[in-house]
Amino acid sequence: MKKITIAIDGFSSCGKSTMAKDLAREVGYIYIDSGAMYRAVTLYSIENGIFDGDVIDTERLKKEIKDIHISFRLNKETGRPDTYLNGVNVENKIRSMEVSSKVSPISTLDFVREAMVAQQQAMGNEKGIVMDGRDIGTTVFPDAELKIFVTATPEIRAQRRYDELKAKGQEASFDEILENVKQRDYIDQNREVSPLRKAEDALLLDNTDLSIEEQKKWLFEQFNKVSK
Ligand SMILES: Nc1ncnc2c1ncn2[C@@H]1O[C@H](COP(=O)(O)OP(=O)(O)O)[C@@H](O)[C@H]1O
Ligand SMILES: Nc1ccn([C@@H]2O[C@H](COP(=O)(O)OP(=O)(O)O)[C@@H](O)[C@H]2O)c(=O)n1
Repeated sequence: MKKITIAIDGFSSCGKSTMAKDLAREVGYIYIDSGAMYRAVTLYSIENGIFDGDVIDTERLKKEIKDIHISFRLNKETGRPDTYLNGVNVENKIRSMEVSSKVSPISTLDFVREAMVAQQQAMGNEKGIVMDGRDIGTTVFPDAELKIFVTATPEIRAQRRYDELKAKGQEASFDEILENVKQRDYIDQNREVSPLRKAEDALLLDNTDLSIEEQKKWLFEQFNKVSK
């Protein structure tokens, strides 16, 4: 079976990484969560005083972007990759509401995107990769053999994220999450560089009424059609 590249894009919190991780694990592909990379840059910016409230010191971040090293290592307990920022495991920290509320403005910056896209393309140059994000099918891997664009209603997406945070024992407010999901969708769709949009050749999946199992089955079917 030939190795292919799989790009999964779409709106915030709709289940992209859940299905991408499951597929990658079962077919032995590398899985890369590109959103985790933008979240890691955001965490670095918060921890290093690059934010003054909501204002970003872009000149400083531009100078320091070369010092931000992001990598992924398999967590043997969860069987899934954890995100490392300059050698430190930040998997939990990058999922906080503070990072969620600041990540989309960071992701509008052209020099941040340039640095992340270069790393993502290098990770995928041997194919056999599933990457999820916002611009994977349009910018990172425009030649990907399988492109999926996922969507669901904002309320369902916020509920899924809320349930996830609650299950982890984290404080969460449904209204705050819904607001964040809508705000990020707006910024992601309206930024100048690589805005979130469906690639023309991407398959659309609205998973509002699908279970995790159903969407996984659907994705496997698409994979089997293309990778023969
Ligand atoms: N079809 C689904 N039905 C219910 N919950 C789902 C579904 N797909 C994913 N989830 C859950 O929704 C949350 C967000 O999914 P995730 O894969 O992190 O989304 P994304 O990568 O698009 O942000 C997770 O807690 C996940 O377990
Ligand atoms: N390829 C990507 C991936 C994420 N992002 C940005 O990073 C944010 C967080 O991405 P994510 O995939 O972790 O978001 P969730 O949907 O998982 O909450 C998005 O809202 C985008 O602003 C991006 O600009 N390009």
